[in-house]
Amino acid sequence: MIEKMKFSQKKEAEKNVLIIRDEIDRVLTHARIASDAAAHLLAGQCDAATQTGIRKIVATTPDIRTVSLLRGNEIYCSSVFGAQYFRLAAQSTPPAGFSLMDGNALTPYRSLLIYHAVHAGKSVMVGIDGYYLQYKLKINDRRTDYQMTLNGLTLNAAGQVLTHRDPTASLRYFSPEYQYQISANPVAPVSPNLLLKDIWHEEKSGVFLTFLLSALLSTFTSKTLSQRNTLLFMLEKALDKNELIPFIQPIIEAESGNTVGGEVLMRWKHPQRGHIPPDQFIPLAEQNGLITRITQSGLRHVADALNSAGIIPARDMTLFFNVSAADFINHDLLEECREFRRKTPLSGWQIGLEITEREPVEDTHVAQALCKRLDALGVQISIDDFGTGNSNYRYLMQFRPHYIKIDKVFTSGIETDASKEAIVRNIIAIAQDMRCMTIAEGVETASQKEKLAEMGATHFQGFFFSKPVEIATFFQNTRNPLP
Ligand SMILES: Nc1nc2c(ncn2[C@@H]2O[C@H](COP(=O)(O)O[C@H]3[C@@H](O)[C@H](n4cnc5c(=O)[nH]c(N)nc54)O[C@@H]3COP(=O)(O)O)[C@@H](O)[C@H]2O)c(=O)[nH]1
Repeated sequence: MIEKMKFSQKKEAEKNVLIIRDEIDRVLTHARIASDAAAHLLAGQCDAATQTGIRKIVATTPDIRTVSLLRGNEIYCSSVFGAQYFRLAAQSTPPAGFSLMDGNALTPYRSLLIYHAVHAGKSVMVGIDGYYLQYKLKINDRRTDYQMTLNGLTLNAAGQVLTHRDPTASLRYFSPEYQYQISANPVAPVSPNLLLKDIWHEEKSGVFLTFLLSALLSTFTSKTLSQRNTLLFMLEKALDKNELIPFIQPIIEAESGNTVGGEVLMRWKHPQRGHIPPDQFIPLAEQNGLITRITQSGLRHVADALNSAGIIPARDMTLFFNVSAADFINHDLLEECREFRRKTPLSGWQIGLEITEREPVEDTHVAQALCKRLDALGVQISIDDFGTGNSNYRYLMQFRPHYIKIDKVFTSGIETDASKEAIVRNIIAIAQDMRCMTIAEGVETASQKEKLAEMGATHFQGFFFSKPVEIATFFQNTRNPLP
């Protein structure tokens, strides 16, 4: 049980470190943006226009507290004090780049982060309130302390700037963008053994201890038993044992009627409980940090199956894997796709990724860099459930997809429902303008297929063609393509 607690603590810390790093990267980028915006103001004096200019930058750039203009080590214009002059002691003038500080003249006891950008004898200094960074480090995790270390100084979640960092940190991650590190320091997990030992030392004898021990033991026993029965616990075990199996549902090209790909959909058959539907275990995995393991399991399983079957398909086939927001917080997905490519050197198999909107994928630097690299690897992007969420249009700009999927809520009843028809016409028009293909999913009847073809959908998926099938059956059909 203690091992399990430690494991889940570590997993949570790993996830949180990446979230904090992304958020702090974003704050630091705001400092750079503010500094770039102020650079042209260095050309003039500290007149009313310049003062308005720097105050406007502070007011409109998130996280920024001050912007100052310097000549050497003399501040001659600042968003706080206007055209007053301050000479900084040489040793307290921050070096170029980012620095952590304990405080400044304005708020001596409040940490802050300075970005100092030098431009030929003059410079821009941007101040970020340490509170914003401290707030990011205070992520809701009672079992782990997080710290940020930059140029030998460490900021903790209490807002203190320390000259040393915690040597017990179990995890350290560098920002790929900036020169700082986030570390995670576990706070000792509550162990039942230690708890009982403590109690024993306090109350060596007596009826009270006997009652307390039995109460604690029964609580732990019943908690452990109920935990063993939860779906989450079972899912972790199923992933450890590789019990989740990918099925593939064919995707049909409208023009030729050929199978040109498939969507990989995970299936879980529990030895005692039988089939557990993805609608139950996928959201659970997304909420509990297990979804990346499911993505990984799908990619590895299919790559291994392709590798051992050695099939060259009759035509190019794209296999679409569902990915979630958590797959975009680091570059593990890229590594998995590269590994897929290494395992399947046979031509004809392409990777597609279906991005859903159940949890929004943030448009972070990491996500942007990941998309660029996936694109360079030839991975195709498909936006799933299009038209059902709030961020569809943002997703179109963010991901520049190759495919847009028309959700099955629009497909069902398309022949008779005028509003669904109008929405689908709109989606297809957007897709055509953006040079994307459209996959209409949930096609169950010939009349739906005909209507969608007449409206310009380029691909179909649905029970009318085939239910999701075992990998071997799908491969068989790619050798002898479905009509
Ligand atoms: N992040 C991940 N999500 C996954 C993964 N595997 C599955 N999922 C998601 O779970 C949801 C439910 O999936 P499933 O029960 O497999 O249902 C899929 C199809 O079976 C179903 N479908 C397909 N055709 C029809 C049809 O004609 N009628 C009908 N009633 N249902 C049909 O639709 C589901 C596919 O939907 P979508 O993904 O939106 O294309 C589902 O959201 C899966 O995405 C996983 O590995 N990772």
